[in-house]
Amino acid sequence: MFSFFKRKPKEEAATAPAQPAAAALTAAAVTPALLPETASADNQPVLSDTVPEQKRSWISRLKSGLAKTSSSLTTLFVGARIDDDLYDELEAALLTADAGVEATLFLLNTLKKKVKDEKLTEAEQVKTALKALLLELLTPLQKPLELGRYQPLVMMITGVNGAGKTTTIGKLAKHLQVHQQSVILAAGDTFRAAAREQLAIWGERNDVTVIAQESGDPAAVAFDAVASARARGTDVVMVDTAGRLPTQLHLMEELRKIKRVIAKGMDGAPQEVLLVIDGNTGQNALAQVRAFDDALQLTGLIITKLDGTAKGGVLAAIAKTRPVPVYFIGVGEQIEDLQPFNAQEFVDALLQ
Ligand SMILES: Nc1nc2c(ncn2[C@@H]2O[C@H](COP(=O)(O)OP(=O)(O)OP(=O)(O)O)[C@@H](O)[C@H]2O)c(=O)[nH]1
Repeated sequence: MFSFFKRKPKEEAATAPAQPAAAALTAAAVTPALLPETASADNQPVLSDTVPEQKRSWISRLKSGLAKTSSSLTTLFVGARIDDDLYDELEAALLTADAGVEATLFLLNTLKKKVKDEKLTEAEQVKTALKALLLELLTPLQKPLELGRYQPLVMMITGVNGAGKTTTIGKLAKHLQVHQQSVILAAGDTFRAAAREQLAIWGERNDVTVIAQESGDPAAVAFDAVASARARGTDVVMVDTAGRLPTQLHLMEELRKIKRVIAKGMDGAPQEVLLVIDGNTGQNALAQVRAFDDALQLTGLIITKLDGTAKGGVLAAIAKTRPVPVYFIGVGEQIEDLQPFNAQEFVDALLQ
């Protein structure tokens, strides 16, 4: 079971501001697939007939995104004998899939022990055992983003250039609208005037307020957005930030400043500090997680572009070395291509 967003208790939700008309825009297209399969205490029942079809389509996109890794992992078990050659090939396949040395060795050693302890004799059994191990490794990364805990919930979105921050913010804003959440965006990418304008146009089209300034101080933009959200009773503030490399220390310091200034506008905010990672960056993704987490104490990750040449193993590397929850994964440019991370679905796609 997974939950896109956990909802507020009903009484609180009733006091939330009215939602812009555009919220209906994509509801039919995305809502059912994103909601929990069974409702928890404070969730509303959400299943509809369209769920299985939409879910299937998401799973097939995820599978085709991870097809390369999946085929290299799966084929090595076909008709194989359980010997050193099999383990060597598996080691190479995991490393090629970006799982990194630490997670690869962990998986191999644990697998060998399991094969011995459980006296497995068939390659297919070893594959099943590997699948179970991967699931165990990745499950701690699965965590839904909860809404309604704060008013507003302030999310700061960070990442290197081109990781997919702005696109992801757009997709998330639409999902939030569908879930009756009002949204304000802070155009904190003040380096590129074009980025600010792009977000402003996007906001206008989608009935999302965008706070932007020409002054060029992203911290001030973020502060204004939080103040505005508090005054209007807006549910969620998303603060976009300019892309930067972890090695650009002054720019990393700027992120820390944005975070501090947001906290001046609201105690405890930002409650979510997210890093957007391009799934194609391989082991460099791990370095990004480490650096941004050290600087900002990340609360979550969003991994995009798992539809390209991405290999997917980087999630295992993250799980083993810096297990920051993965809230969402993206497999394309459409809104419904961004979905909550579900370890079981992911492992099923990785080892078919
Ligand atoms: N294939 C694919 N493309 C994606 C995905 N997510 C984002 N993109 C594309 O990646 C490109 C960069 O996305 P942006 O949202 O502009 O990235 P950014 O992190 O805001 O970039 P900067 O503003 O330069 O820091 C765009 O062309 C997006 O359409 C995805 O999941 N799959």
